[in-house]
Amino acid sequence: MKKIVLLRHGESTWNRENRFTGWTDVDLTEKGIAEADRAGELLKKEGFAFDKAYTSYLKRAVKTLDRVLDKLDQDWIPVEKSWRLNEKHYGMLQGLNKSETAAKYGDQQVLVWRRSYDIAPDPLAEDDPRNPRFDPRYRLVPDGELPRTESLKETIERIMPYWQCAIFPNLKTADQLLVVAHGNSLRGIIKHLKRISDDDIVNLNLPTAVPYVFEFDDRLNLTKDYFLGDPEEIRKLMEAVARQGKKQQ
Ligand SMILES: O=C(O)[C@H](O)COP(=O)(O)O
Repeated sequence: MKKIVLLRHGESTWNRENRFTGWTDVDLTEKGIAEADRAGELLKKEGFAFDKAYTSYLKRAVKTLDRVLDKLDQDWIPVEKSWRLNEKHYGMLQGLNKSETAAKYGDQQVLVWRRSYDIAPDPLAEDDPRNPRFDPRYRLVPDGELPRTESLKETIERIMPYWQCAIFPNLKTADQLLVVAHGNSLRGIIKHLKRISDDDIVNLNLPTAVPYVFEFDDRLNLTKDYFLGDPEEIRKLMEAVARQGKKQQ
């Protein structure tokens, strides 16, 4: 049986401060490192042995992957990084506190910015120093492909060429692949794999560092998907992620 494990990075400094992060390259917190270690230990306990791993250009994902591979004692496996696995670009919202933004614009508007399928926050200005066109790590990416903001739809459109050409076809020869990325880039992949509708994807909130396993038959049809861990604890973590975008009572 073939498996792909999707893993959101551990808690970042801006997760802790409840700020919109997107393409901002913030580090893991101590709690985030512990979460990554725990995910690695869980995968080890379940006997996972990955053929290859993929991650984004953002250190919260890269460092989570490193911790997981260390716990698995599989540091040696090939790892491929792609900007296409980066988080959804949160445009002008990047850096703002999520509950303060909800207090200003309303919970519903923040839900639309965070979870709707095809509505994007306002874009970064062309001369904004945070514009990815100024970041040397993206110098080989054609400017027309670098976002200034993104909806989930646009995030999926930039992930899919990489998913379809680089990640998924590897499952023909590999048995187990690991993808460590971000809340919304993974929501995009999950929407594609499970054929979740544009309306229903609003309700999916991914907790940090909880392994999500997808099983495939030999013809690479999806047969089963499940989170590793205690279902009640995972449900509470998902609810907490949803609450991050609400104004404080
Ligand atoms: O970019 C961010 O702020 C987080 O990675 C995901 O945030 P969200 O849960 O608000 O979409």
